[in-house]
Amino acid sequence: MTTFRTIDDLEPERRLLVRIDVNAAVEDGVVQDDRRFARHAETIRELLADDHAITLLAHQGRPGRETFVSLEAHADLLADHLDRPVAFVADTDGDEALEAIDTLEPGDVLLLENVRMCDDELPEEAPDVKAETDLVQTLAPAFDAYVGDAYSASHRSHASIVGFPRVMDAYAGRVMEQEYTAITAVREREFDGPVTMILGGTKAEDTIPILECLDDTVDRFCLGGVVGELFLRADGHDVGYDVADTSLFDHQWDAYQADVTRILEADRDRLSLPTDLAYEADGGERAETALEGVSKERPFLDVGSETARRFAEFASDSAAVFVKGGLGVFEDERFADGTVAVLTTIADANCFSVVGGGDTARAIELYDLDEAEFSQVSIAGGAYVRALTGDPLVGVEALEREQ
Ligand SMILES: Nc1ncnc2c1ncn2[C@@H]1O[C@H](COP(=O)(O)OP(=O)(O)OP(=O)(O)O)[C@@H](O)[C@H]1O
Ligand SMILES: O=C(O)[C@H](O)COP(=O)(O)O
Repeated sequence: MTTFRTIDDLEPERRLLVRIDVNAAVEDGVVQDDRRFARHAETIRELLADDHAITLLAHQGRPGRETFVSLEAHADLLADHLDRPVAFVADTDGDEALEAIDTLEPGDVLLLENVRMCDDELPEEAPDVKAETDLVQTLAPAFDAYVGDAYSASHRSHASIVGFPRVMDAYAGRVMEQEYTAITAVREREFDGPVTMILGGTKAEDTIPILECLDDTVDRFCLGGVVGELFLRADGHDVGYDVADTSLFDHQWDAYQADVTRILEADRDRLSLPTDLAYEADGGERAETALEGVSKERPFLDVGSETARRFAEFASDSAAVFVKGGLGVFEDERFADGTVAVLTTIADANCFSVVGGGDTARAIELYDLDEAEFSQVSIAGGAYVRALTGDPLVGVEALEREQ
């Protein structure tokens, strides 16, 4: 199905520039989440088996943010995943970087400094413009080929994503290939039987476009999380307490009330809303109430067990299930029941399944579910939503053009 070349098409022992995405939550300089490292390590291991000399290019954070840090610690974490050394150089396209690249032997791995520290990387410009930057013009001649593996950054028209494929022989890495294939299957509805999408989490700005554009693709949407509560409010229920004064609910209600109401009226038959919700009782334990008992005076932190059972039933009767956003605050074990019940059912069912959204995929890890039981656990956030809503991914297009 893919129209790009993959790493299967590479001759062995090449000098490769490989763009990965190990952008992660960072606290006090420490990387908090290694899922992207684990996934890219699979691509790198395959490349090492063919004796390539590998130079990795990646970003972390954005200038001005606390998470905008050097990739030195990322090199160590990657080395742990690969079980072999990963050299690091605090330079991207200067003499130090070029010398380090020059000395690489087959089987060596080098990580360059955070590519967003280079001024050429970030401004979003057309691929042709990016191809002309010093960054691309300086590094490209040092390699035989470029491997694009950063699917989760492929919605960004940055030099390292769209510039290099313009001037180099370009191939898709395994992460790129797998994410692209699974997410395209959602849009093209490659299934024989009902398709269900479980949407939750906190971001209406992600969810509303998905609901609006997947008309012929999805038969049933099950809505939970803050997003589910927005629909319950539109349906006349007294819900919507702002968790920890975050304005999470009120702000989104003001911004999306009209969209939510319109979608509910137009599409009520395809939408399944929660019929019960869970909250923290006075003693701190989980308690549940049917919709008749809800009130804006308290936060609801999960769907109730009746809702979880119904959503799980839809999932188990489906040929394909897609998940985006948790059904509750699953990081707290008391409010993980809805999310875990649905994910467990999907894992046990014999259906095509994609779990997407950076936070949601963490639930699989937190509750020891077996990732292999899902067709795809996406490590993409923004790119997953863009791809689902049909927006072109410039980083994928850049690889396709090289066919
Ligand atoms: N009722 C709720 N109240 C508050 N937070 C909730 C509720 N239900 C779910 N959440 C939170 O939603 C988060 C996941 O939603 P989010 O919208 O971030 O989804 P995602 O798509 O996985 O993430 P990302 O956009 O970062 O890739 C979880 O951290 C969870 O705690
Ligand atoms: O983490 C991500 O979603 C990607 O790495 C893109 O990062 P960005 O949103 O900072 O461009």
